[in-house]
Amino acid sequence: MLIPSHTLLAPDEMAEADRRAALSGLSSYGLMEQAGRAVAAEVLRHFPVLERAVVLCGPGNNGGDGYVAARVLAESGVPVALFYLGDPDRLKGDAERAHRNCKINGAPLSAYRPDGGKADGDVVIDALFGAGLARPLEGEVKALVEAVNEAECPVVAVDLPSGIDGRTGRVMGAALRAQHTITFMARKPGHLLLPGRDLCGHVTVTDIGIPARIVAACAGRLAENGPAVWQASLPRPETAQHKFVRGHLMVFSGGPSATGAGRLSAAAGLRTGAGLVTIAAPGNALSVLATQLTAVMLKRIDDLDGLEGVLEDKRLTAFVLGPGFGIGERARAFALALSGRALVLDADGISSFSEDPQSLFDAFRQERGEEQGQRVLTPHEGEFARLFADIAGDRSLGKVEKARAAASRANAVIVYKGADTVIAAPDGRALINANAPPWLATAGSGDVLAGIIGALLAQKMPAFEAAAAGVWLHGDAGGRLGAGLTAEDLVGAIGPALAGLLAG
Ligand SMILES: NC(=O)C1=CN([C@@H]2O[C@H](COP(=O)(O)OP(=O)(O)OC[C@H]3O[C@@H](n4cnc5c(N)ncnc54)[C@H](O)[C@@H]3O)[C@@H](O)[C@H]2O)[C@@H](O)CC1
Ligand SMILES: [K+]
Repeated sequence: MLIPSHTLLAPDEMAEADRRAALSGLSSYGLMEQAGRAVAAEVLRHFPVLERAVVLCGPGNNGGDGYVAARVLAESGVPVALFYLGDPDRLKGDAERAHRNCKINGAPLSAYRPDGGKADGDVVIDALFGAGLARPLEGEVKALVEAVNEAECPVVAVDLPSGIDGRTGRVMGAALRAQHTITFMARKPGHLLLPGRDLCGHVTVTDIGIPARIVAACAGRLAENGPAVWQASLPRPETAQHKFVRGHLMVFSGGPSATGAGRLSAAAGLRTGAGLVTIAAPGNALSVLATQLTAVMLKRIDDLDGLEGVLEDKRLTAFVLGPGFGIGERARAFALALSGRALVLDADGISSFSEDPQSLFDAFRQERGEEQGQRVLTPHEGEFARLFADIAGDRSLGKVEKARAAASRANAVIVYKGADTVIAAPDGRALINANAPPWLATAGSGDVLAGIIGALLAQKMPAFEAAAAGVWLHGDAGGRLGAGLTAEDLVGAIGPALAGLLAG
């Protein structure tokens, strides 16, 4: 049994895996030896001619890994300088044993003056804190972390760069900026969530011998977003299929001066394989839209009565409401009318509920119709705070926990957007997306994402999988284009991204 590469273990789950490994008869010191040796090997691989390895050892087992690495590096002929935090004579358990076996005379952390910024400077092995970081860095250790960053020494971090919270990816007081991070058995959420991801550099996962079945049993309901999670439910067009079988997506446009966003969503929906896509628009926007559309159809809907008439057509399989729609009573009425259908509520559709989010959640709680539960909310950070002010402001929660709490409250799948988008379902499943290039943050990008997810919903992909696949496809399309991309380019790149997936 292999550990799937999208597995993520929160620090407490990793500790549980460690505990169960020990119970199953594995030596925990043996795991530490494996970890420390792997760190030494990684250092030698990346810095084969290093002048001096500076190993910074903390007061826990992360420090223990550091003592093993220091010993192994010294045995292989590398000059090693060792600096410790706290009194090494007070180390306990495996870390005490690792320290005892390491015959290098160290010095207190305060004695270290980082020597970086040149080819023959120090390579720092950061074994101060890993999974056990419990509070913000302060005092001498904070000052040292800042000095090492300032000196631009190359840093190889053990498990996590010290100062990164493995659960949330947050910087606790200060954090080292690593070139390489070596972690064990599986990555932690903090390797993917920002700013942690940026501070980890290149991450290597090493198998130190905890059986995969134990890791799998300890892993929770969080993973990295990727095809392995949702490939099985991705709609696959078949030759004999009629276009109606591939669903009918309806996208709501704003008024005459706000049709672009809806058009982007609709175009993205068509590219993502919805059999039919219709833009619904108020009468005064029809002539503007008519000159801009070819394959996408157009339908006049002015008010709630008009919408209710259209909703009787059950061949409409999904809806996108929000892009360019305008904030206000009309958006609220439309969203509530659509709350029992497969719906992507985005942008203005979300912001319209900032005064009374509960009215939306109550509507989402009423189950009706066969598409029940197929709702996706796609807030960016500002919109998230408008709907879930208390959750957004809770400093004890990381982005994953915030998205989960929001999904549970709203009874909808939440796509909490950003460079580290988190997708969460009301039942607790959650994914962190990491394939989005920075240039994806461009005008209209969110409209394209809403259309992609809408099209997947229209093809009957379940909401959580549709949202996750949509976010991934959007990132993949962006990655194919590179710097300077526009939202229109993104629409064009959906085809190749989808083709890549279907071929895989
Ligand atoms: N879980 C596993 O299966 C394995 C874990 N290993 C290592 O063990 C590490 C976890 O070890 P621990 O749980 O001992 O935790 P750490 O070694 O990460 O840190 C805990 C120690 O740091 C202190 N501390 C926490 N925050 C501090 C702060 N802000 N300022 C000053 N002191 C602070 C704590 O009081 C405690 O003494 C992992 O990151 C990994 O490197 C490896 O040895 C291999 C096996
Ligand atoms: K570390």
